[in-house]
Amino acid sequence: MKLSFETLQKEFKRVLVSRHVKPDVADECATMFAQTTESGVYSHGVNRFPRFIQQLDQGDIHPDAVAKKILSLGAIEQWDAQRSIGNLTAKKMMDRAISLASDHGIGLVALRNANHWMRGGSYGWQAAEKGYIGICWTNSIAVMPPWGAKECRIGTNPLIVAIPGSPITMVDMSMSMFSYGMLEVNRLAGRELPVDGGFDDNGQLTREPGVIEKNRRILPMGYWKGSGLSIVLDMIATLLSDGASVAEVTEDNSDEYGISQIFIAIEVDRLIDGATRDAKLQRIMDYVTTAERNNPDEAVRLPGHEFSRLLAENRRNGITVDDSVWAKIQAL
Ligand SMILES: NC(=O)C1=CN([C@@H]2O[C@H](COP(=O)(O)OP(=O)(O)OC[C@H]3O[C@@H](n4cnc5c(N)ncnc54)[C@H](OP(=O)(O)O)[C@@H]3O)[C@@H](O)[C@H]2O)C=CC1
Ligand SMILES: O=C(O)C(=O)C(=O)[C@H](O)[C@@H](O)CO
Repeated sequence: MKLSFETLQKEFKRVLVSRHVKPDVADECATMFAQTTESGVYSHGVNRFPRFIQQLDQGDIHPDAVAKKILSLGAIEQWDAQRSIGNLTAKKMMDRAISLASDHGIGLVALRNANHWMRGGSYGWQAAEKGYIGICWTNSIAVMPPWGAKECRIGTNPLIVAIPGSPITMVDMSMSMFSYGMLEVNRLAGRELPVDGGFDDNGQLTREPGVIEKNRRILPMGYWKGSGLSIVLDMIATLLSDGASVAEVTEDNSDEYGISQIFIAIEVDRLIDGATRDAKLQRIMDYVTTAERNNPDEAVRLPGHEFSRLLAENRRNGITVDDSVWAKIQAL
C-alpha cells in the first residue's frame, strides 16, 4: 500500500502517546521514523517501529530520560544516554559533535548507555547537510558469528561515513553483508538475496533471507574483513564511551540496550577552498561513474546518491509500506 508522510507520522505518534511518551517527544520521534521511511530506508523506519515499541514496553528504553555530559576534553566529549530514545539522542549527539567541530575543526562524542538509533545514515547525513564530514558507528548485541565461527559473538555495528557535496556521498553499512533489516525487506518481498548472505544449517552459503534470520549465521561483509572491522569498532566505542561492549550487552543485558556509539564531525572548509573542494569531488565522482559498465543497463553509482530521487518519488507517489507491517502497527 502507499501512505503519506503525514499518515505515517500521525500513526507513529498515536502509538507513542498511547505508551505515555510526552507529546512533544512523541512528535519528534514519530517524525524521525517517518523521515527515515520517506527517505527509502524502510528496514529501519516503518518496518522496525513494532520492535521499537516492544523495547519501550519492556522498559529497555526510558522515554523521559535525557543524555548527560560526563566529561569534556576539548574536541572530545563523553556522554551517558541514560537509555533515552535512540534516534532522538543520536541526533542530539551529532549536533554536539558538529558544534565541537565548529570550534576545534573536529568534534567527537562518545555515548554510552544508548539505545538503537535505527538508520545510522540519518546522523551522517545531518552532518554533511551542514557542510561537515560525518562519521559515526554503534555497537549492538551479538548477532553475527566472527569469521570461522558458527555462534554469534560480534555485532552488526554499522559504520557511516558522509561527505558534504552536491550530492552528498554517504556509505551507511552494517558489518554484515546484509543487515537483519534488509534480510526482512527481501523476505517480505519474496526475493532471494542478490548475493550470498550467510550459511544454512549445513554450513553452505545461502541466499535465503529467512534461513539466515532464523539461524543467525549471517556473513560478515568482506568475510574476515567485516568481522575484524566489527570487532575494532566495538573496541573503540566501548573504550571512548567507557560503556558496554558487544560481549557485555549480550551477556549482561536481557536484550539490545545500553549500547555504545561514536559521533564524529570534521570541518572541511577551513582546510580547502570551496571551488577546489567542488572540483576535486566532481573529478572523483566522474572518474568512478564513467567506468565501463559490467551490465550496460545498470549505471555505476556512488553510495547515497539515490536518496534525493527516492525522497522526491515518495513525496510525489506516496510511501510504499508492507501490508502486514502496517496491520501490526495499527494493532499496537
Ligand atoms: N545496530 C544498528 O544500528 C544497525 C543499523 N543498521 C542500519 O540498517 C540500514 C541498512 O544497512 P545495510 O543493510 O548494511 O545497507 P545496504 O547493504 O543496503 O547498503 C550499504 C551501503 O552500500 C551502498 N550501496 C548499495 N548498493 C550499491 C551500489 N550498487 N553502488 C554503490 N553503493 C551501493 C549503499 O548506498 P545507498 O544507501 O545509496 O544504497 C550503502 O551506503 C542502515 O541505515 C544501517 O545504519 C544496520 C545494521 C545494524
Ligand atoms: O541488523 C539490523 O538490521 C539491526 O538493526 C540490528 O540492530 C541488529 O543487527 C539486530 O538487533 C537485529 O536483530
